[in-house]
Amino acid sequence: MNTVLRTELRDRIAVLTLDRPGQLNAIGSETAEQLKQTLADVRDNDDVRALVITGAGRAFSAGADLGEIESFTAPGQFRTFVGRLTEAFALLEDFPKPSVAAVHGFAFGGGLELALACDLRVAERGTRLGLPEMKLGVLPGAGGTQRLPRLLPPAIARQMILTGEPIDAERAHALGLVNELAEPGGALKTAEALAAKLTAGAPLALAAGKRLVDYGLGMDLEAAIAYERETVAVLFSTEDRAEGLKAFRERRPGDFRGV
Ligand SMILES: CCCCCCCCCCCCC/C=C/C(=O)SCCNC(=O)CCNC(=O)[C@H](O)C(C)(C)COP(=O)(O)OP(=O)(O)OC[C@H]1O[C@@H](n2cnc3c(N)ncnc32)[C@H](O)[C@@H]1OP(=O)(O)O
Repeated sequence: MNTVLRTELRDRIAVLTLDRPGQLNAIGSETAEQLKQTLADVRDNDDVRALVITGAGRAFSAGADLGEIESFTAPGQFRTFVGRLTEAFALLEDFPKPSVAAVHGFAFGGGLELALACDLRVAERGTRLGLPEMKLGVLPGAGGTQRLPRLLPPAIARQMILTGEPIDAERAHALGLVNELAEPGGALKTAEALAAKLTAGAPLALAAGKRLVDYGLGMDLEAAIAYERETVAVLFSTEDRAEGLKAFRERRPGDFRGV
């Protein structure tokens, strides 16, 4: 199998690089399978506290691999393909360690859908982010019609999906889809700096914080607050909670072990 997703571990961050620059990091079945395998590999690695996902070459990703899609001869192949992408992106979204997408050039279609499955997004000025599937006669099929309206004002998400027109990173940042803007060439460095802040957190609290925000958005407020209360009560009994207070008294960063 070709390596289409490279992984480097540095400073408690796993940097995943989409590595098909000749095809603008188009995302195919191989990419989905390698993303799933990489997540399985780093899940129980305590030396990895956060993920950064970036793209080699001049783009983050131009989307699902149109070459692979054009090779399909039966609708079932298409459904399997979309299933592979949606499964991989769901694993990333539910992953117990936070992820940051470092976006530059283009994040189109499945490429933007991958970035939407990350917890946070950094984009270089001038980057274009869009869901152009409407121009191909179809719709986003890897979560875009559902995740984008949860991250952008629904009217803006609707316009992007129905026109297939992208927005630039500056507007995406102003609207809250992009957490931090980077200067040209600076997306990865900015994303790693943001990820470094995440690695300072307590692993159990990071995982619980992701779940509370993600699941709570779909819950009744009263039930979600009860969920938050129970989660915090469990965290109170962890060694990391004791370490956090001890570190505060000793005026030093917490050394959290995930227990
Ligand atoms: C025919 C199939 C119909 C169905 C369509 C897809 C249905 C999908 C259903 C659901 C699947 C899961 C959900 C995701 C869906 C998608 O992501 S669909 C794809 C969405 N993306 C796009 O439509 C973007 C396509 N690319 C472009 O518009 C342009 O490449 C660009 C990004 C604007 C950059 O243009 P430019 O700088 O001029 O570079 P190019 O010369 O066009 O491209 C450079 C090389 O990269 C190859 N490439 C680009 N995009 C893809 C891609 N998505 N898949 C595969 N390869 C891609 C391009 O072919 C060039 O390669 P060479 O020709 O070998 O140089």
